[in-house]
Amino acid sequence: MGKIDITNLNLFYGSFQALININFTIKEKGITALIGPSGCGKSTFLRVLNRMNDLIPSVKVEGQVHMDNQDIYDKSVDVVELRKKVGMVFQKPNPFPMSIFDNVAYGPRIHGIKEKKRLEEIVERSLKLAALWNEVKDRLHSGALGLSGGQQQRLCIARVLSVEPEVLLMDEPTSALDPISTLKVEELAQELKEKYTIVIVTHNMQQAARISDHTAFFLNGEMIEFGETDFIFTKPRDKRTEDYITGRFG
Ligand SMILES: Nc1ncnc2c1ncn2[C@@H]1O[C@H](COP(=O)(O)OP(=O)(O)OP(=O)(O)O)[C@@H](O)[C@H]1O
Repeated sequence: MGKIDITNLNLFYGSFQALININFTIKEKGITALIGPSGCGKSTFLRVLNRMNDLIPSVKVEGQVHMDNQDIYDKSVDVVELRKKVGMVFQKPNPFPMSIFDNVAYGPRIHGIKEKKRLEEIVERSLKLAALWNEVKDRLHSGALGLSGGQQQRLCIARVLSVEPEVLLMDEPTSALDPISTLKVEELAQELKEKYTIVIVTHNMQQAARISDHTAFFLNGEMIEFGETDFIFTKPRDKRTEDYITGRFG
């Protein structure tokens, strides 16, 4: 049993099948990278894990996704609680147009925390976890949109961490960032993986090889190969994986 067990997962957008019979297990803690050419279903798969696809009317999901032994598609599941447990960071940093403090306090406030001192503690802890505290501690009440792109992305990570998730989904979190900010976010992911289960979509093969423990290769809606990252990048079993990682397509 892993943190997340995916069994016979199929996903349809109307009559188009975007995910085809996916089976694999994501272990607790560590980083799992999802790689594959554009349009192969990586983001769709990521959104399955916190039921973000529920927001798209034509979507139909079949199969099971168990997290901590509970089927997250069961009718009894509270989706708001699920999304607290499974946080998501997107490609483009998307801070709210409010102060740095209020961005991080937003989630805890929604979940009922009102006491100022408690919120201050949460904001400090989350910004420290996101390796942003030192850069912003003197300007917590300035607008978040005044931060650099890389700082904004780490703020978005702090915002997710503020509600104490267990799983972090990252959809190409560095593709809009410069190389130095990318490195910072990669280093941060390396630290966070000790405490959190991280699933990251990346187009950057070097990034997958650098930071992930496990890699899943997707192609045309199928998960072709899954295994330890070192293995996938040195001795892939499937010819299609080899062709992709050696740059023959994609
Ligand atoms: N809301 C939607 N409605 C209909 N089809 C969709 C929708 N979202 C994605 N698709 C289709 O599902 C397939 C998988 O898309 P998805 O975005 O998951 O791929 P991806 O591997 O993440 O691609 P990229 O690397 O370009 O982000 C594509 O054919 C895409 O056109």
